[in-house]
Amino acid sequence: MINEDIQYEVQVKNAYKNYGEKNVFNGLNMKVTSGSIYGLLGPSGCGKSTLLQCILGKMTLDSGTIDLKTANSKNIGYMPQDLCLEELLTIYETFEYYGTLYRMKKKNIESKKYELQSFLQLPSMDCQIKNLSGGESRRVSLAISLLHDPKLIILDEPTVGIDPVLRQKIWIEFTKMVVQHQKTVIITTHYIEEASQANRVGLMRSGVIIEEGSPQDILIKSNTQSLESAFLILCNNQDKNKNDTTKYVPVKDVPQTKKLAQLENNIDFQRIKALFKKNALVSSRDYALLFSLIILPVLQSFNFCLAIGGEFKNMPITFKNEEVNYEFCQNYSTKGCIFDEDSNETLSCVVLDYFASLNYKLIEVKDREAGEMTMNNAGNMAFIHFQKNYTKDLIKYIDQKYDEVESNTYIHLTNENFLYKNQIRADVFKSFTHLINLTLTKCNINPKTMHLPIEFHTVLGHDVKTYGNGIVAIFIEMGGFYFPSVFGLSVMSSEKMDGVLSRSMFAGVKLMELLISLFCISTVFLSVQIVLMCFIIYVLFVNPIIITPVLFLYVFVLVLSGWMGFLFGILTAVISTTKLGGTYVITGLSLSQFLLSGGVWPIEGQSELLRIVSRLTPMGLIGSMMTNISIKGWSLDHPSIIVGISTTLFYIVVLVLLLFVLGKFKKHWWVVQK
Ligand SMILES: Nc1ncnc2c1ncn2[C@@H]1O[C@H](COP(=O)(O)OP(=O)(O)OP(=O)(O)O)[C@@H](O)[C@H]1O
Repeated sequence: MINEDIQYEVQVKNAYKNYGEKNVFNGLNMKVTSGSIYGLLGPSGCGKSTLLQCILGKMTLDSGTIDLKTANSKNIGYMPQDLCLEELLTIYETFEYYGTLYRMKKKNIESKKYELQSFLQLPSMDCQIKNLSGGESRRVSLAISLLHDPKLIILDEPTVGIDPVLRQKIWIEFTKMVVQHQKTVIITTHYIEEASQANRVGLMRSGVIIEEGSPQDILIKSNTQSLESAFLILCNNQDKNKNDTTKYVPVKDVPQTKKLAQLENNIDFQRIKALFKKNALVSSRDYALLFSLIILPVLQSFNFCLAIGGEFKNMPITFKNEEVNYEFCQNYSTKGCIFDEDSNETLSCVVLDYFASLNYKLIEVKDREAGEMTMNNAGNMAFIHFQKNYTKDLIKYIDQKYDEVESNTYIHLTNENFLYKNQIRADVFKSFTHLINLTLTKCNINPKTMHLPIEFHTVLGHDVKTYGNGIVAIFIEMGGFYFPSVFGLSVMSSEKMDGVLSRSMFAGVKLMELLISLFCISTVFLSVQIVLMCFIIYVLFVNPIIITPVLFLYVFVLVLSGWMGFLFGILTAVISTTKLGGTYVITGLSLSQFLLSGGVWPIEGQSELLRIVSRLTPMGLIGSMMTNISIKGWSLDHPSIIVGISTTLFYIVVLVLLLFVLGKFKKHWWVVQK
């Protein structure tokens, strides 16, 4: 007989759902009476959690309908099977966060806190969730689902890991809630016997509810003493009458489930504030993240300034001077003019003295053969051989009697490192210039007469003295892009993979609100990072920068780069299926960008096609803009700065649009439903 007066809180009719070729529901029907406890039982993997998620609207049916009496998600409390809580928050902060999302007043949160703490025997409210035992954290999760006093409470295995005494207490409390406050509770559990305290149980197997009714009715019907035995009997009966329910059934009907109304559809400042507070607390307690965002940029700045672009010092150079031995050279100084009759100079000593002053480590060898052998020694960069007539021949050369010059100075260089070789070559030429300047000045002859008729004038970047000075802006830009992308990836991946976002969204959070809150925190970290890096690089290590009124442009493009990095990190988190996968993508792409950006080797040295790509990478584009602003003093009146800023803004718009489209059409990429 059908009782027309029964009010159903949840009614599932003829539900079908497939995961690929696998039918999880095969025409499933379920009725949950208002003001009752419904125990959903079934073997592991039969689809209980999937059914709860379909009831909550987190997943859709392929066919069939689900009617909910409760129209608003505000009136539903849900405890997922996984924890889905921020492990770095304390219990109280978690209460505060969800309480704020549910628009509870502070004093309500306080009173609920005491009530739930005593009912669920929660540990101290100041404990961080990560320090709780498995059972304790599940009780906190249960408390969160009851916090806002919902009418319909849906709990996925709430009593796992909880001792029998407390389990009993929880069931008594549920019964009280149902009787005194007309709540409806749906519970899945593996402890079949505890479900005997429910008003109604549903036994789920092979995609259908094989029996539904009060525990007493089921026991009577199966003529047995325990629900467990009843379940076994019902399973056997189902197997006997099997009409191959496990076979894949393609779905024809369109689902008709009514969507639960969300708390509000508008962006809400209160929720953004709650998200900001929660994520700021979590980030400030995540020491690995703090290390990456604050300490690492500082360390890298020191590393850069101390390690990149300096002159190579203390490089060993062997030599053989056939004119005199080195001891003689150490006390040597030039006396008069080399063209004087009585001149007795040893100019090889001037060259050696000059090399010593440039911080080369000079090592004398016994002969030329031994010197050439030293080229095989690890670390030995050059061997210089001065012939016996070095000074005499040099004087003839300076006197422009080129035909009479009989011997050369031999310099053997190692080619293992191009930069070492270039430095030694440049220093050899410098030593020669020094020698000529010194000797001709002593003879009252203008040294310019011996020099090539070329003069070099530096027009821009007077203060750039080392290679590092020239690429420092690219290095800062690299940090400006990379570290915010690490933040975006790390925080968004945790929200997504740990199910925190899924739980927050059920409490009303919108993706846009989460992004705004993360964007604000990222900007705070970015500002700290910029200040620290610029202080170390430009103040402590005095790298050159032109202080002009348009220097704000430098900071502006750096901030744009940070925002781009942040959006890129978020995008990577959205499209990645694991946290580690996302980390590989960010690190790999950032490294590639750095290689192409001109920070390792100038872009001009690349092939023509690659040059186009390199100039368009964020690090290449913004790095070169920052170099031009800081070293050449370019401002907005320079076309390349306008093009650079416009392209950067274009990238940011593209990233925002991409995220928007993914948020609209690929929501399941953002949120792993738990
Ligand atoms: N996203 C998914 N893609 C493919 N298959 C899935 C997915 N989620 C669940 N399944 C499969 O659907 C079936 C039902 O899963 P569900 O988690 O609903 O079972 P359950 O009854 O809650 O299990 P348990 O009691 O162990 O938690 C399982 O066989 C599972 O492997």
